[in-house]
Amino acid sequence: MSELVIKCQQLNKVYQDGENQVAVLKGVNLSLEQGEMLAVVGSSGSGKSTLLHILGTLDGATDGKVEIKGKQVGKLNRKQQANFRNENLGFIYQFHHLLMEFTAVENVAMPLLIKGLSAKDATEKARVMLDKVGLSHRSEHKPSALSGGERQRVAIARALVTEPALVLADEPTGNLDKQNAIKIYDLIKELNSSLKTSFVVVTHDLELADKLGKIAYLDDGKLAIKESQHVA
Ligand SMILES: Nc1ncnc2c1ncn2[C@@H]1O[C@H](COP(=O)(O)OP(=O)(O)OP(=O)(O)O)[C@@H](O)[C@H]1O
Repeated sequence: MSELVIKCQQLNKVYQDGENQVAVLKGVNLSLEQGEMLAVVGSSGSGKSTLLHILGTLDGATDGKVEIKGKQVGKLNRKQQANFRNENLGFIYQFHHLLMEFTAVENVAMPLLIKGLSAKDATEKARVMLDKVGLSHRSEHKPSALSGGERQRVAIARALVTEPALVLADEPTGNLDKQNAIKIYDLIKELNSSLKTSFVVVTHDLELADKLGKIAYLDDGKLAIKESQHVA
């Protein structure tokens, strides 16, 4: 039996907005096996980023259970959560958030240096990862000399270089044209199949969401999960 990388039960999130309470997630249940991919779609304000932040231990649920790789992450203190993130999670955002004064390979090596690897080992692993995203020829370039699609590939390499079990991506192609967006999704699928990394990807693009295998529709605080029609 496959290991569950995500198990959420009766997840609720209520924001206090001045005098008002805003219930964003209302009893969300979600299970994802290691190696599965999930797209999360829903209208603006439906709670997609909120869900992603809770899965990423960057925000807490109001109540309910969140297990990532069998660990109840809501019960960890902040330092333990930071360690848990470093060990198990990778993040990709709409804007690449690369360090502009560092080269591609230095950006990708950064999480490994933070984990305590030597500069030599970190650089070696970063080069291998850049090769996997098809950018070995651009490894010495700084982000300013890369295209939008290339920068996002570097960001993906940086998210994956620590070999996380789960990568959380918030509109990873929101800043790219359609052609580049499709290439990034194809790359995510390729990496998923070779590395068995699970991905949860928030997107507003149903056509791209359809490429990932499973789609979770967030509506009125509830999550409905469907298998994709076609996995291209
Ligand atoms: N810190 C906060 N305090 C109060 N309300 C918040 C807070 N963060 C988010 N919200 C509200 O919670 C709801 C869900 O926000 P969230 O960012 O998760 O939606 P989303 O589906 O990711 O939206 P979008 O597609 O526009 O990025 C929104 O109505 C938002 O205004």
